[in-house]
Amino acid sequence: MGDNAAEPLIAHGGTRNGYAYNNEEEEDRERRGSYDDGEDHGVEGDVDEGLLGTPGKFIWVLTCCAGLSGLLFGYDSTSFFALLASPLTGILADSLGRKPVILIADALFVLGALLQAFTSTVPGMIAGRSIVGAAVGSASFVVPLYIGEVAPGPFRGRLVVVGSLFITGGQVVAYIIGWLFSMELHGWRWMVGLGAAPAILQCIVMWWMPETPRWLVKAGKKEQARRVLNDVYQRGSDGTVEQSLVNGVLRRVEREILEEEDVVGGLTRDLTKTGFTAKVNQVQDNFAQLVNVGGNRRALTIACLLQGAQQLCGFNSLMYFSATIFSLVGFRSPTLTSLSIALTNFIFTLVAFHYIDRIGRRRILLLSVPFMIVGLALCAVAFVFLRLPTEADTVDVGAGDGGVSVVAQGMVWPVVILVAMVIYVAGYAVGMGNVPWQQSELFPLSVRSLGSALATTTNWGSNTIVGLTFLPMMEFCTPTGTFALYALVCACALGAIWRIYPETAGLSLEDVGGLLKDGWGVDESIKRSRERRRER
Ligand SMILES: O[C@H]1[C@H](O)[C@@H](O)[C@H](O)[C@@H](O)[C@H]1O
Repeated sequence: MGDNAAEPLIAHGGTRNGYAYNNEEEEDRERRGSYDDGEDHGVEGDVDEGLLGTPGKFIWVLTCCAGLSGLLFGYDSTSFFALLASPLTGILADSLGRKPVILIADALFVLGALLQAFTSTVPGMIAGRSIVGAAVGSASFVVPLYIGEVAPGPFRGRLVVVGSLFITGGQVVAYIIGWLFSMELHGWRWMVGLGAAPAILQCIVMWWMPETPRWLVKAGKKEQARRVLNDVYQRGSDGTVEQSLVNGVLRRVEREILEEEDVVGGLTRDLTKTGFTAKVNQVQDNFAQLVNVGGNRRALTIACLLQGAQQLCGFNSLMYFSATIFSLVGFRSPTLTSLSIALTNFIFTLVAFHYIDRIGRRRILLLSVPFMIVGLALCAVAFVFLRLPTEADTVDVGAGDGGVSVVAQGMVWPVVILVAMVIYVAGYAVGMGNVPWQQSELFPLSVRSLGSALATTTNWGSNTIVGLTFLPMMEFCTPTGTFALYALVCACALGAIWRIYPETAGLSLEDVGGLLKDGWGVDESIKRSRERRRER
């Protein structure tokens, strides 16, 4: 831990449990705005990040450097090991910081990709896949957390969606590369080996990127946090820094830490303590705080629910098996038809990027999930009218992409299925595909990393279930039953979102944490978010 660790967080206050506290005199002076040290201390409500107008160059560069991991998420999907890795790295991101976990994930990506490319044995291949899976699990939770903790409130939504753009873009690239290399015998070695390239690039660029200011304050490194915030809140080409914003954010984070202390009754979470037992105790404290404190438990419930719904709605069965489905219903070029699914996903994630901070996370979900239900229902109906090939009536027209098994029947229902899937994917990409990754904003700082990691575990767990059950379900429940079940999952998710998902757009990270303290806070959140957005 750095030498600033013991520095009081608020210069005029005392200390409690290792953190500085803001005494009454300080609060009073803040209220009256009567400091005479020349620094802009401001008061709680005056931090209007909308002053910034647009995100600065620094934050864009940082977001893109961090988002690079998303390319690998799309490129390599290995859900089971991702599921094991996320809780572990959730703990690491608290003790080491967010940035080191991104670098650890990169190292794992490179190792796993190269192992797969060079191995000639099955165990070698399995080990390579598992390592890449662990890397995906770590990166998938820490990247949105990292971006979310640096981003100014008004742009947090869209900056986090940049991560999803890298993921969905990576999936498009993976389809194209897979298709090109499938024509060559040793192509697969290049394909898996190429996974190392973005990770190496990210390792290099992340070197220049800072730790998040929130983690730095929590670790007692306030001056470093101030320097990062100076970069984040730089305005215009002359490099003017909005000092009131920098001070306001620092104060809000400190206040949040103190409030959390009060809630847990002085539970010590001193990051400077070392030693295995101390670390284990911290993790236990953190976990207890996550599940015992009402607001944290509610945040965890919402985050896990959304991540579970994102996967159990069956989207990745399209990602994994769309070529199989399209060939089954009679398309002559299933790989290209599948590419249209991946492209739709990418293009509509761009729509989310544009709207997520403007119309809000809750509203974007409530508007888009009905499209998913319509798409799935249409698919379920179309399969009723479609006669799928059996061994007896299949006309085998050769192997490969151009030579699929087709049944002599009209193309109307297959086209209806394609259109229905595009509607479903578009609805998914606008809301369900990316809003769950905004999860870290729901948690207060003390449990943000662990909470996000557990929600990510729910995502990969559900992803594994869908991957394992899709084909058996298609066989035993029929395609109609399968798609109807996914539609039902979406309908349940829609109801739950309506009841418990708060509107977080435009609010600062610290405000969102406070919303869930006394209940689901849906009405209050809608009101506050609307006010915040109207102010701009
Ligand atoms: O946010 C991503 C994205 O929507 C991907 O397309 C999907 O494959 C992932 O499972 C999901 O987590």
